[in-house]
Amino acid sequence: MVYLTRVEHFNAAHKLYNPAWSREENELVFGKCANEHCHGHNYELYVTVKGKPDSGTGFVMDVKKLSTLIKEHVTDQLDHRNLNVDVPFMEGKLTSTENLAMAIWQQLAPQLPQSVQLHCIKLYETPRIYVEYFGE
Ligand SMILES: Nc1nc2c(c(=O)[nH]1)N=C([C@H](O)[C@H](O)COP(=O)(O)OP(=O)(O)OP(=O)(O)O)CN2
Repeated sequence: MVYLTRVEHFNAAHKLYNPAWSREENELVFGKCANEHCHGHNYELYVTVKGKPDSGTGFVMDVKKLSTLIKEHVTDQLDHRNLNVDVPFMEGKLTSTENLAMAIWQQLAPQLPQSVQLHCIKLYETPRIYVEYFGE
């Protein structure tokens, strides 16, 4: 099995805010990340698929096609958006890096060719904070 990774990026705004809680509770739990006017991140997205290289191309899959799928189904919907209000696939979800990584998996997995499997969504929220999701 060979693992192939494509890196993409997007910029987005969000706030960490649980609507079931009061503003005070949100500020207690999430601190400055609960600021009602939101804040922004330069997200770095690592998408890893796994499969066997094709005998004709030597590719697990064409990484340019993987990039196009990521852009079409994920990053075009996130880039320069507010994750709390603009993104249908994040509706009703808290916009933590964990939840965003899982939602990206749900968006992308059904779009991949049958010859590969999605292995990992690795999402950097900042250079010091990242999540890895393996689909379970
Ligand atoms: N488990 C999680 N914890 C936190 C998340 C998250 O998604 N999952 N997110 C945040 C905030 O979104 C916050 O904005 C993080 O940014 P920041 O404080 O700037 O992060 P850094 O630690 O990289 O910055 P420093 O300047 O080093 O503090 C918080 N927690």
